[in-house]
Amino acid sequence: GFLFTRLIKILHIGGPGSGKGTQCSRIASDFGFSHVSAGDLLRNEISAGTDQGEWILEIIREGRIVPSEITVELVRKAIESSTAKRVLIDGFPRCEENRIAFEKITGTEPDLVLFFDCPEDEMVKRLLSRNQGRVDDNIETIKKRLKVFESLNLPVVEYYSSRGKAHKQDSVSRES
Ligand SMILES: Nc1ncnc2c1ncn2[C@@H]1O[C@H](COP(=O)(O)OP(=O)(O)O)[C@@H](O)[C@H]1O
Ligand SMILES: O=c1ccn([C@@H]2O[C@H](COP(=O)(O)OP(=O)(O)O)[C@@H](O)[C@H]2O)c(=O)[nH]1
Repeated sequence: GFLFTRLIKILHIGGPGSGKGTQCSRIASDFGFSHVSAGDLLRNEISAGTDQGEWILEIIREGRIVPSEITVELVRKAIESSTAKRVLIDGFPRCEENRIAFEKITGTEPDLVLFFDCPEDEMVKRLLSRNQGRVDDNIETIKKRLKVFESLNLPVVEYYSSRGKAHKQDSVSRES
């Protein structure tokens, strides 16, 4: 509780390939935020080769959302082990259930939510040319991720909009 109330927390939400990771890295280095990417934390688990990692790999391969118990813990630990007073959380929460679980464990709401708005065809184009060897950057999985984003992640943005916390940004033409 106490640690999280003291921190400035910004969430960065956007569709797959909208450019969250790219912008978050820049914001983090320009403004001294620690950058916590939920997807990177999950991929670290996969690289560690544990049973849990194998299970996470299957979920990511199918474009589904990893259960809150796992991501909330990974995100919480990453925040607790960082020394920065400001944290930028990239690609989380992914659904209302994630959001509720995270707010419950931290006892706080984010200070600000950035929503990266990007047309679907642009996201698909970017994902197909990302070239990071990701198991989920193929057209079948991309279609599933886009559906999951629309049905489960957008409601989180709507929730924060209704609380006056979400700020929409155009994520096209920001490459500079
Ligand atoms: N503004 C932009 N214009 C064109 N390409 C971009 C832009 N931002 C990011 N990209 C590229 O698109 C791909 C997806 O970006 P990334 O930051 O990994 O997205 P996300 O974290 O939202 O999945 C990457 O290959 C990245 O280099
Ligand atoms: O909080 C999270 C973040 C990511 N993921 C999984 O990790 C994948 C990749 O997410 P990431 O944010 O790394 O990339 P993006 O989909 O935005 O390109 C998602 O499709 C999900 O399967 C998840 O389950 N929960």
